Amino acid sequence: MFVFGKQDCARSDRFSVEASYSAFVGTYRALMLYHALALNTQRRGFSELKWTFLFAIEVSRSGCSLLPHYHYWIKSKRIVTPDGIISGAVEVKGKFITSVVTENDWRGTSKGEQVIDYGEAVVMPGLVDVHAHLDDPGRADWEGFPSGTKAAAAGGITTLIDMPLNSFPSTTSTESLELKIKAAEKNIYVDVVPENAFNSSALEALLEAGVLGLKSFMCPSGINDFPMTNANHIKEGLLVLAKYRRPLLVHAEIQLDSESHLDLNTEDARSYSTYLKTRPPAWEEAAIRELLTVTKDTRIGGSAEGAHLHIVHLSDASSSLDLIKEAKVNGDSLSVETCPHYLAFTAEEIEDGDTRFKCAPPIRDASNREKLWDALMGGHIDMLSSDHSPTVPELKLLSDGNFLRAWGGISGLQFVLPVTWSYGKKYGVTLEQLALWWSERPAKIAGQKLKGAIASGNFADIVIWDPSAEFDLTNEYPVYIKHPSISAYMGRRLAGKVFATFVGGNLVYKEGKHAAAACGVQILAKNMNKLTGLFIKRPLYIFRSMDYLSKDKAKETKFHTARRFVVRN
Ligand SMILES: NC(=O)NC(NC(N)=O)C(=O)[O-]
Ligand SMILES: [Zn+2]
Ligand SMILES: [Zn+2]
Repeated sequence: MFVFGKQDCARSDRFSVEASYSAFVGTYRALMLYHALALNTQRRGFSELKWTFLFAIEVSRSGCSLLPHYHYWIKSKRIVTPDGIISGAVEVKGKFITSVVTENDWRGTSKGEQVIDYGEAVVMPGLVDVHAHLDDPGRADWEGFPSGTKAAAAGGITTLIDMPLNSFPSTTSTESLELKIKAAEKNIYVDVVPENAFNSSALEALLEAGVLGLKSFMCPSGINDFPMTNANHIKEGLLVLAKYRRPLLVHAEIQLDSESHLDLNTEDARSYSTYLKTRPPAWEEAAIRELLTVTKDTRIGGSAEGAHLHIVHLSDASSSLDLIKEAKVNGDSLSVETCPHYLAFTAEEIEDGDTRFKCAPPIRDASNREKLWDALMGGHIDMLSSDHSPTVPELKLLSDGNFLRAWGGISGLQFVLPVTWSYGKKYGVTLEQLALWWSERPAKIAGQKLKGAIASGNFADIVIWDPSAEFDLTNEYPVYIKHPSISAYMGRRLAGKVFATFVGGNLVYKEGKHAAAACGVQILAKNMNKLTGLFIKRPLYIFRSMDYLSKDKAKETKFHTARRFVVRN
């Protein structure tokens, strides 16, 4: 077990590291083979048409894509780019975007190039979900890589960071990382990240093995082999992370004895308000207050300069958020996410016994939800994540309805885009904001410079969707998560239908159909060069601070591309 500093005897402490698995192992292989073929044919004076033909054969054999074209254009009247929404076309060659042009500048196609015209449908960068639990290996009956990444693809998510828990074992060592890598091989339809360690050398070993970040809990995680950390451990951990310039993701709740005032024997365990009382906002506030005693080390000139701390799934939009704002102003390298379920639902509407809505921290009241929207729209919450944390229906205790004993976690990976859009409409959410919260900023946290924006040179990770298409999440709706019955979103009417999802140029999902093969590439720091096919001289930095993304500067920085992104150090 990894212990930062002295072990607090009351708490056994552990860090989790998040490695970045990326999508599409098979795609990568197919492309390499194609590149080899292309090189040969080029030498022999073959035309692009013939390359395209060879590529088509290879792609249809590999089953990685529903579209057997090497060189194609995606046309639309609404392409969300870092420079605004344009009517035009995105050129894709192999796994990269090679140009983005407005309608006026488009010269049409030459021989061998294909055009897919999506008309009015929105073309947006694929979503990067920085927080999902796919539970593989060990608890694949809860979700697993195949169904989880199929659901991601169907929801327009092209890269996801897989949490080091609730797989079994938790990803806490290079050995367990190997198990995770094996489990994901040929089983992922989108990109992923995991990790954890027992001591500082194990932590470093994991970072050396290529994990792209760490994760820790400041309260019990509900998973026995994933114990919690306190601020001392986090302080030590940040020092190690600073060397690698990788982030720490923290579940910020500290167990206070507030529930000791509650007599859980007399309270109704089926009542949502009972559960709410057991995890008050003060838990989040206390954790964040402690965290901020160490995030000051991440400031320029601080002992942990280069490390970055990211607070996951913020629910309390009052005191906790005020503390975060203040720390950002002070120069701490700090960012925060919230999740669609906190933006969509309110405590008032959760019926007693409906444990589909149980998660931690809990969904709070309507006034808190309003404040969360204000903070998101105002630039104080940096990004969104799914925190997809499913289990088997038996552990959700759906028939019993006991909120105190049911598994905590919302299941909704496939629906995050339509949920954000549907519930955000009344607040005036724009397509550019969706791209910022779901793609651009998460790509930076994940250290993915060539993802998160529709820009020339980036991976062709793209979602095509129709914001006006409405649908009902009935039992007939094609849902790919393993246990739709536990999803809090079932039964809702949503707007924003995903038509197609491209990952690295492969059409992996189209209108209810997935590519035959799971061709996801696992992204680890050590294989990022392979992934891009480029030689990256400098390590992939995370940005030093996200404070420049706050309200004042949001406008000017809103559309800076992954390419133009420079680390402030
Ligand atoms: N073990 C978990 O997956 N926990 C998760 N559960 C939630 N959010 O209810 C989490 O992210 O904390
Ligand atoms: Zn959590
Ligand atoms: Zn989580």
